Amino acid sequence: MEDEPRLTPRQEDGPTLAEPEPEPGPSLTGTVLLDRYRVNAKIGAGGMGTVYLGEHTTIGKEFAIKVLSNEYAHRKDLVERFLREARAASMIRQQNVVEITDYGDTPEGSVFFVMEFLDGEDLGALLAREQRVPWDRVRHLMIQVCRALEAAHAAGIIHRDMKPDNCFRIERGKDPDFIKVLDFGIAKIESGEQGGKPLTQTGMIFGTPEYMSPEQAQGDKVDHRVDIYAVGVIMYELLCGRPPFEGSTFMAILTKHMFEVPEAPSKRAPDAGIPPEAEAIVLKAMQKDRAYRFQTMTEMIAAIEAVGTGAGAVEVVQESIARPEGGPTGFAPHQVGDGAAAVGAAAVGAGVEAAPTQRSGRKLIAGFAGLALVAAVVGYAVFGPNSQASENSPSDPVVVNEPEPEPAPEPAPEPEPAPQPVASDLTPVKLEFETNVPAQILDARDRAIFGTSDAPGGLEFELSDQPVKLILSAEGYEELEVEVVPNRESKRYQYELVEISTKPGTKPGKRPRPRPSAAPEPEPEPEPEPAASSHKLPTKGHNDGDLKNPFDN
Ligand SMILES: Nc1ncnc2c1ncn2[C@@H]1O[C@H](COP(=O)(O)OP(=O)(O)OP(=O)(O)O)[C@@H](O)[C@H]1O
Repeated sequence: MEDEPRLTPRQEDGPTLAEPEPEPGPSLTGTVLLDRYRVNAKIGAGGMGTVYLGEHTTIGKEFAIKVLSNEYAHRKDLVERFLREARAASMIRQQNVVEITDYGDTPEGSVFFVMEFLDGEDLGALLAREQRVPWDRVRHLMIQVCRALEAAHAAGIIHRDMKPDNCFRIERGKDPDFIKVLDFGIAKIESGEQGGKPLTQTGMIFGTPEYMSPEQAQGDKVDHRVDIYAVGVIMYELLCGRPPFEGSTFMAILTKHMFEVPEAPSKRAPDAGIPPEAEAIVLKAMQKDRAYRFQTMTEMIAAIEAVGTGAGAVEVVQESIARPEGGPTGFAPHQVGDGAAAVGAAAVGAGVEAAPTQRSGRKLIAGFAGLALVAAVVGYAVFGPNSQASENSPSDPVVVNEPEPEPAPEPAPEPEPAPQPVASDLTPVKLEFETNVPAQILDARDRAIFGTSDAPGGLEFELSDQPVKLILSAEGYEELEVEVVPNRESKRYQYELVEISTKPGTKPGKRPRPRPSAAPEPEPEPEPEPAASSHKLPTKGHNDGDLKNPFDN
């Protein structure tokens, strides 16, 4: 039986336990939902809502309660997407998948679902603390992740947003590394229909760029092998300490997923003692052509289990990833797909890489960047008159028309300029940040990194009148929370960070990660624009379901 969880929101630095933080703003804390779940404390917040620690009023058992933000409660599509997370997870029923047990409406008219409370940390936090993880431990962690996904795939569910932050490590019995996979918020239910409506549309770009397969990056039709690719990336990151492909823009990262061969883990981390068989597993899972990857999670589990048994390494196909001088039409959509041996190339000009070691991780722009990449690479007018993208607001999920088959590419003699997406409300703008010390610019909601203040030319944001809350962070300086309004090109913001001489808990080299607790209290803001409160919604999912009851299996 699982150990009784303690009342302990997690902290950024790991599974250290602490009293719940006081919660800023309106809160559900203290209320009782469905006459049976008392909301005790806020655990953390994500793009769509807030997760609370709750307790069943009769039996006293603790639960995590995820509540959709009130501001999205009137959006039917977002309510559906939110409940789809509950439905997808509850359909799987496997011990390594977070258990969802109930759902309902809040007194304010929003929705919530109830899940098992996980007292532990996600693998992002583990990595941030340990820097990298030895193979034996990776093996144990990843077999469980694979088993969770094996069960999901068997139930016809593709996760599509696998990353360390969605793999939770808890203590169960004698196992301190028991895994729970969560966040099925953009899962695709492959049965194809829920309530008569198809749940997904092809041509959508979503996910988190560091873990995104080439076919996802180009908006191609995806299948369960995107999860296999993402698990390969997670394994790579755990073993080496950093993901294989990084960049300061989504475009840069996605382009690498499509066109760059990952550096061998043993080369990236020569002193990590990575067994050659483990390295082959990582590289096989990450093959550009999904036909060369493990075809099922079951196969991948078998390969992981076989490491060290003398079974030999799995085969990794040397893919030909040409980068001819050709223009943007040099990439044909069918080239990353079943049986395609060569990945075409393109002059994907956009996406300046200012600081290749940073994690971008911001899903809001991922949709746009991926879209732009599709536009640039595939060379289609993705914002044509029939495109839904042209009608959507900037905060809507980005939907592009599915690319039509294109003839195989000929290396073009003359490089062509990449076509520019034309939808004005999806145009990126650059904001410049002038700070007294080089600072990281983080998303205040989840601490995902936008870039650094010294990025040449500034940082790219999606054009919008809505303020975006940011945190400026520099080693040895107080964090500064500010708001910017990316409503026009080349705005410049100046900030002064205040030095701290002795700040306990500041760890050199620690990577910012989404953290469970609330953002720091806002400090006085030098932001010149008028403040506003709304946050934008990450574009990692879309309205593609018609879910009323997540437990109506
Ligand atoms: N069942 C759970 N038990 C304990 N903590 C949880 C549970 N589910 C989520 N959390 C934590 O609550 C916080 C917010 O979770 P949530 O899923 O809303 O955000 P996210 O995954 O960071 O964002 P997004 O939904 O935009 O991907 C995260 O730190 C997450 O680890």
